Amino acid sequence: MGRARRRRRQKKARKFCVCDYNPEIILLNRWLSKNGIRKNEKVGLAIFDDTGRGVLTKKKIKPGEELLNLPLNLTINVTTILMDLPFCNIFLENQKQCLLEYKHSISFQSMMAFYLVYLKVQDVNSTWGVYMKSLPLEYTVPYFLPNEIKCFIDADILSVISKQKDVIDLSYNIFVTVLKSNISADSSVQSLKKMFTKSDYEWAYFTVNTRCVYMDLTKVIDLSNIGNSILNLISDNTKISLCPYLDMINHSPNARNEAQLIVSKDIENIKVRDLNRDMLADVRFSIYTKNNFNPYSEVFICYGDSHNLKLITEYGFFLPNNDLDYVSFTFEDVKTFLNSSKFKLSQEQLSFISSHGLNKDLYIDIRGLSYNFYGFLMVVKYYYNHGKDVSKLLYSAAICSTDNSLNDIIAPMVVQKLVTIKESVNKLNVCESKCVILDNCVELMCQYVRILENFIKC
Ligand SMILES: C[S@@+](CC[C@H](N)C(=O)[O-])C[C@H]1O[C@@H](n2cnc3c(N)ncnc32)[C@H](O)[C@@H]1O
Repeated sequence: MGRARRRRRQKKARKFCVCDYNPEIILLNRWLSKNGIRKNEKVGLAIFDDTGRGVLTKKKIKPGEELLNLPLNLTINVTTILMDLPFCNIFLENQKQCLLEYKHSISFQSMMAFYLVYLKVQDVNSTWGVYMKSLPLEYTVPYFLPNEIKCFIDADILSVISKQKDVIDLSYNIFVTVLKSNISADSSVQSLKKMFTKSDYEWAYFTVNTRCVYMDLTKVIDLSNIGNSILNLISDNTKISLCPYLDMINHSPNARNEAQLIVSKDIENIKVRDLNRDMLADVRFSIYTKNNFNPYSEVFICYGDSHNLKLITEYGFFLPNNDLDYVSFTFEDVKTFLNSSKFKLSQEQLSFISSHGLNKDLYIDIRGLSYNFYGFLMVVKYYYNHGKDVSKLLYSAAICSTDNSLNDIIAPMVVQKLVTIKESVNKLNVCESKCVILDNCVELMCQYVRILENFIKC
């Protein structure tokens, strides 16, 4: 191929539009530089046809290269919240004894979301104003689907939405109550009191959900000695952080990367009450890649091995040909089906199933039955077969599972599920309110159809 043709072909393959010259991104880059970011000079921001906004490299990146290095003070993490005294005073200057009343009642993700809303209502010229402006305005997670569409969405997706809703509602109500009884005179707290809405909180919750990275600061701050701090409110760990620019990098399951905290030796176990920005000025967070990235290609990191149900419901996107996808069946549903078939389960069989944990993780993926589902069906078929020892069979099933006759036991239930999903997909396909969220849900349901059809064929 001639050089000109090759260049033309490369040009055609470039499905992105550089956005480093957008006024908002210019401001962001300026702000990041001023605050000490060290960014691989080959990278910039771009909008990609398939993945949306992301990071582009203009030159080859090799394994071992650092992508980004941020001062800790340029990330939003547990220390940022603890050092923001007006924010902490929302809970501490209060008619209620918040630390007692809501002890261990709030997840750190919810607290981060509340903090984001507090930052959002502040002036654009405030410390985090430029960063706040760089965040997406909305998220494509099914949580935001209108109710009239939800009735045709797969039960597994609905179950995740329902759990998200419970967490969001519960924490939102606590924050509303706390704000009502707050007595702080601080102007940013006053603004938050006036402007705290459910929709802003939902936006913030999913900002944290879709953009946070894992950051373990337990060696830097002494979290065992939390005194009267708002850490008393937290029900889980505080190991997540929002990292400007790093949170612009999209996910690929094939990406390999590592992050590390770079701490000088004399910074260790700082007491919560002693925390200050100067002390943390030398702590940095660095991320490097273990991949090769070609010139003018998108740079990815891996958010963790994830099936599409998680990617769609937590991050709002779908990956085609994802081998990690599976269709799950509840123990109750399988039991009800078997009881209506010739394979009724005895009390003895049920006890055996439960005591061996075979009532959990019942699913079918592109390879067939999950180990537990296979073992469960062995109990169904061979428990009363005197020639076979079910415990031994289970042990051998862990090594090799080739008994295809087990599939036949549940085939009618699988066919029924397949029909139900297909009917829902047909209804969703004629829906007028088309959007990315709906497309992702339909993609996942079609993936479920492929998995179940493959199972029935085998
Ligand atoms: C950490 S942010 C990455 C930057 C983001 N694209 C932005 O514009 O700010 C994570 C979000 O990016 C999007 N995303 C990440 N990886 C993706 C992929 N492989 N395909 C499509 N969207 C992706 C999803 O919306 C996800 O919630």
